[in-house]
Amino acid sequence: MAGVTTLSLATSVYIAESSACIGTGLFAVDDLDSGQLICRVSQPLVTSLDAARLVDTCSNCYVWTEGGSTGSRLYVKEGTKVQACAGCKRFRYCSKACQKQAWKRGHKQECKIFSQLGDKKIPNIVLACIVLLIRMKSGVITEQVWLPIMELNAHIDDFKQNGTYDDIEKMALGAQQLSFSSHQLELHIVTGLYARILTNCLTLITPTFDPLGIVMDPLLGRFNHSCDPNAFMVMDGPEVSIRTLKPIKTEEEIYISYIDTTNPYARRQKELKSSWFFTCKCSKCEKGPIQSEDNWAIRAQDMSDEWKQQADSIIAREEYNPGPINYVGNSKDEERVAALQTVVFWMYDEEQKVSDPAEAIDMIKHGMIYCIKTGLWPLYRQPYAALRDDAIVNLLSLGSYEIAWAHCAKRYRYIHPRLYPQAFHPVRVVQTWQMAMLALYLASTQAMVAPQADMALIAYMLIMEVRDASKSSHGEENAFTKSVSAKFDEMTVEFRDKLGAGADAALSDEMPRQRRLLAEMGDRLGE
Ligand SMILES: C[S@@+](CC[C@H](N)C(=O)[O-])C[C@H]1O[C@@H](n2cnc3c(N)ncnc32)[C@H](O)[C@@H]1O
Repeated sequence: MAGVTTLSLATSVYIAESSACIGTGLFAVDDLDSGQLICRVSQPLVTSLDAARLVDTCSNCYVWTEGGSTGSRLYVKEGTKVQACAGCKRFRYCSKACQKQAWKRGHKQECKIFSQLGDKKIPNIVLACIVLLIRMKSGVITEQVWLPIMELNAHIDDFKQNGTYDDIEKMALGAQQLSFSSHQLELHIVTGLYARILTNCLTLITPTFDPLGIVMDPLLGRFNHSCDPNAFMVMDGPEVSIRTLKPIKTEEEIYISYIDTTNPYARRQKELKSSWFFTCKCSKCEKGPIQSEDNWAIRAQDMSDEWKQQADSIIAREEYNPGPINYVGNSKDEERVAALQTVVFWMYDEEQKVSDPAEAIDMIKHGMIYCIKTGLWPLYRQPYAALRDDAIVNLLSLGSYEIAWAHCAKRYRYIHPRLYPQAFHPVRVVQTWQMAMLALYLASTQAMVAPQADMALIAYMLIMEVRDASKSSHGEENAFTKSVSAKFDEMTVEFRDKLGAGADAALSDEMPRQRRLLAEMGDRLGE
């Protein structure tokens, strides 16, 4: 599919009323196996970068020139830089070719208007709204494209009910004024457009899931949500691919997930209700809070007296309000567990706002200590697992590679199989890749990570695993898959050069032992 998407271009899916969800959904035209491509949108209708990414990301191919941990973004060419458009100075491009493409696609109509806005900070949804309004006004977007956008649910009554409609109208007014479109479109239409972008857009991500901005497209905005999805999205620049997580039958509805489905039931429900205005009745939610995400390591009544007292002192605080999001049960002990959970999720939210890695690590440690000392949290229960993910990122920023490695090994052994059972689950694949890159780095430093551990071979085994899984998670054509394969081939050559003729047999002989050592490293941190 090239150029602007119109719904008629997608031949592997069709739109129909959803029996399980509000409005319409997308359904499979054919039987599909797991790990297969369902459909691909090569150029979504509009993509808008976060303000922080406008300065270091190409506004055409979305290559992010900064960020990401060392070596984990091999798919970005070394030395890639972006340069601002000489006209508007707002959008940047990594090459003349990218600038030309963006110009042809619509920047030609937008550049002058954006140049008048100077360096005014514009939120990404307002920016997307402005771009759509200018393109509509100048005829770049035809009726044929405009109508499917306006068919999407705007949830105006829901916004009125939750008290945010006035804010939405204000943002829409801003977009209307900044795009000089008040003569063409009345405010209520622009407000409807803004509301539609807000509830139907997706996060623009790199192939390794770094968030860059938003994507709005009438086809992509049709996928409904399930906490037990049968599909997922991966991106590669502006290209969005929808792939199967499970086999899908002809005429079956395709579901992606809008949220982190590893969270407990009450949290998922609250998030979906407040951002998308529905009560999820997916196959998982239908069963209630009895799934693996809701497990505690011990029963509430078996918590130690010390922690029961600690929970009572939290409950006694004037500002304490666990809300339905932390509901655990009605007994006194379950209320105590809810209080502790409230605190740990609060710590998690707070550490995420901190930009200094050392400060973040302190807060993460505090949160993890709660999870460990209460004895309540299994390794995979949130936000314990998410705190560990953030610990790894921050430890890497601080250069604490060996501790980061120990956390990676634990996550790999105990958390991945539980939270992401499919070996090709995209989150599992990307995290394993980052772990492989860390192993490679540790191999280069000759660090003694564990007696007899051969970090180069461990890295090679992990890369092999990612190479196989990424064909299903990202697809053979994705830049990530290609760079993983290239890295694997490069290492194969290096091993053969080093070990000579019997290299392949020697590596195969040694791998089971290194696999055992890797598993043991998952136990070295205690909890
Ligand atoms: C991105 S849109 C999906 C397309 C939408 N069904 C439509 O007809 O335009 C998101 C909206 O779809 C509905 N929706 C998505 N998943 C749902 C689900 N699991 N149950 C009920 N409604 C759902 C909600 O109204 C939500 O705000």
